[in-house]
Amino acid sequence: MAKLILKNVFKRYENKDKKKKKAVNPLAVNNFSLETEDGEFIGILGPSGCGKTTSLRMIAGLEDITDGEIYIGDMKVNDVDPKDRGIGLAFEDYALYPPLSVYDNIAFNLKAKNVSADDIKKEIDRIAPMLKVEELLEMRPAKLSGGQKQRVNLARAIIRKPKLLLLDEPMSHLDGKMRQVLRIELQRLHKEIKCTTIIVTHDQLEAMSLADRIAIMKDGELQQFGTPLEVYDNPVNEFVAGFIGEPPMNINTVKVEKTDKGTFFKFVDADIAIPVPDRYLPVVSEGMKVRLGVRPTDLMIGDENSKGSDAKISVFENLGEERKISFRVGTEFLTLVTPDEKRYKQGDPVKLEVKADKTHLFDVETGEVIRAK
Ligand SMILES: Nc1ncnc2c1ncn2[C@@H]1O[C@H](COP(=O)(O)OP(=O)(O)OP(=O)(O)O)[C@@H](O)[C@H]1O
Repeated sequence: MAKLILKNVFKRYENKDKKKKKAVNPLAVNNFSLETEDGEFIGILGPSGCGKTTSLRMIAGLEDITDGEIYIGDMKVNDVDPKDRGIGLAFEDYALYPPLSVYDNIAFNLKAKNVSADDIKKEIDRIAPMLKVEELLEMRPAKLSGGQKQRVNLARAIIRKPKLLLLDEPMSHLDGKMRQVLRIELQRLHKEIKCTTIIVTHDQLEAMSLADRIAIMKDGELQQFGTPLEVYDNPVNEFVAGFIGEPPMNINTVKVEKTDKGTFFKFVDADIAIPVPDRYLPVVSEGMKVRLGVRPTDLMIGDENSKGSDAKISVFENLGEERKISFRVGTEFLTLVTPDEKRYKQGDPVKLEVKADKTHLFDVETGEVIRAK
C-alpha cells in the first residue's frame, strides 16, 4: 500500500472541433489537490461530467496531465508508464477476454510478466476465495452474471498486489441487490488486502458506505474532502449540501426579519417563519437574504403547545417505515420526513418546528457556507 498525492493537477482536453470556437468545459480537471493516508479507502463522488473518470485515468497513467504532480508512495508518476505504477484497475466495463477461461483471465497479466505457472496458481488459490470465484475458474466470461464478471474483474485487479487499487463505477451495471452484496464484499476485501483504494462513483450511498473519506467534485473542481460524516454534517457549500443526503436537504431563500417576538428567517416564497438560532444572530442582520438549509429529518411537526411556525400541509405520503410531508414554498416544496405514524391530509394546519442546531446557512451569491459564531 502507498499514499496517493495529487498536487494542483489540471487536465485540459484539446477542443478538436475547430468550428466550435469555445469548448463547453475546456478544463475537465481544475487544480485538483488531494492526499490520502496509507491504506485509506477514498471515494471520488460527483455528478456526470465533473471530472471523476478523468482524474482516475490520470492517476492510472491512461491520460496525460496538463499540469501538476501525481505521487504514488514516494514515486512521482507523471511520466511513469501505467504498468510500472503499481496499480490495479477495475473499470465499469469488465473487459474480460471472451475466449479465455476465468482462470486465464485472472492470470493474464502475470503470464505477460513471465511469472511461472506454479506461482500463478498459488496467487489464484489465494485470491479466488477472497472474491468467491473458486467455482467459476473453468468457465468462459459469457456464462457469468454481471456480479460474477465484476468479481473476476476485481480478482484480476488485485492479483498483482497493487500499491493502489483504482475502481471506476465498478457496480454501475449491477442491479440494486447485487450492488449491495458487492459493496459489502468490497469493504471486506479492502480490510483484507489493506490497499489504498480509490473508487469513482456518482452514487452517494456507495461513497458514503464504503469510503473513509470522500472527495466531492463539481465542474472539474474539488468542493470538499472529508469523512462521510463531515461532508454530511458540515457541507462547505450549497452544492455539497444538496448533493449529499437522500431525500436532499431543503435549501430555500429566506429573509432575516426582526419582530417584537424575536428574529426570524422568513421564507421568501411562503408564509413560514423560523426563529433564527442564537448561534446565527451575530452573523445575520435585518433584511439580509440567505439560503437556509434544513435536512428533511431535522424538521418536525409540533404539538398544540408548539411555538413553531404555522404551515399547511400540501402533500402527505406514507412511505411504509416513514412519512413524507411536504409544504409548498413558491414552486418548490419544503419536505419533512418522520417516523411518526400520525396521518394528515392536504390542507391540514400544523406547527412546523426545526432542530435549530441542525440548520445550515449559505451565501445567496456564492453558495459558500456562512458559519455560526
Ligand atoms: N477524451 C475527451 N476529450 C474531450 N473531452 C473529454 C474527454 N473525456 C472527457 N471529456 C470531458 O471532460 C469532462 C469530465 O469528464 P469525465 O468523464 O471525467 O467526467 P465524469 O465525472 O467521470 O462523468 P461520468 O460520471 O459521466 O463518467 C466532461 O466535460 C467531458 O465531456
